[in-house]
Amino acid sequence: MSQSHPGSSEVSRLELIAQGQDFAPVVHDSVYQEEKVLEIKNFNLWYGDKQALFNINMPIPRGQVTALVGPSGCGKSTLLRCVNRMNDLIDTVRIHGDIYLNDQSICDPGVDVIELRKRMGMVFQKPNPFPMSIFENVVYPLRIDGERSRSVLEGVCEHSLKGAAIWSEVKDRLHESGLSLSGGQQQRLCIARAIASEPEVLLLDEPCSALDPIATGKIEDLIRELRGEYSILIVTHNMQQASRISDYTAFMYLGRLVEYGPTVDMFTKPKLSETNAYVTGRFG
Ligand SMILES: Nc1ncnc2c1ncn2[C@@H]1O[C@H](COP(=O)(O)OP(=O)(O)OP(=O)(O)O)[C@@H](O)[C@H]1O
Repeated sequence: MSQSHPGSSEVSRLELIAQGQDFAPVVHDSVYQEEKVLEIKNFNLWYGDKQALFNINMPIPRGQVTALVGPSGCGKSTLLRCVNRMNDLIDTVRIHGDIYLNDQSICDPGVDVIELRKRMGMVFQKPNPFPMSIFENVVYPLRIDGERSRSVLEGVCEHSLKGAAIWSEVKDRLHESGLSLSGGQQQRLCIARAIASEPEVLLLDEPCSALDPIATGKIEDLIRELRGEYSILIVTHNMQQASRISDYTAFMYLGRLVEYGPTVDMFTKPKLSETNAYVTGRFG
């Protein structure tokens, strides 16, 4: 383990986890009162022989922002990637358990993964626009679905760029390369591409980690605006960011869920001292 540890008064449960002992996470009652869009159930994952996720049980509320936080290597990105079956691309991965989208299994071998990924827009740490025009970047998901109507494509392009709060900055240069934009603009372009296929869930894997504070502020404003229309699951290292933009926060440690509750409670009156130590920066 590379992370530093909290003081001895906070260490007990985390030590038990580090020793591989079973641990019952603390999930606040209000999590269960929300309507759920996703449900992660008894979910375990191995990379080869190494177990990276241990019996994760988490409902994810619909139309809200849920932040996954925890020290480096605790499994946040692994869990996020399971939600759109990106881990299928890694040969050594083995899972046990399931994840449900609107009560339907996404792990079932019969699931059409391409269709699933259309329902789960994903945005990565580093903006990854395609080497094509801004317009073509946004309408890419429709193009691969065979959409040819210019008016449909133009309508979706404008709607998605407006939704990603970048329309006014690019509306006169739609045919310039997406790579000509600044890093923050590229990330909003990627969000526009993610919402062009009208997903139900947006998965954001540290979407601001490569951005400066001003670009970060714009993405955070955007996440707040998209809340409600989309259910958002975001991985972040930045505790201030989690407290600013999320409705719910899940604290993970060494592949296990430790505490999960409303963000305001997780940051002001968490039930576990370990959570308090982490969110206040005393370890991690
Ligand atoms: N492709 C892979 N093959 C083998 N092990 C992996 C792979 N990806 C991740 N792991 C391991 O799984 C564990 C969880 O990694 P993961 O990247 O999900 O954590 P994280 O919490 O997102 O970390 P970070 O905050 O540093 O991005 C780590 O021990 C990591 O080394």
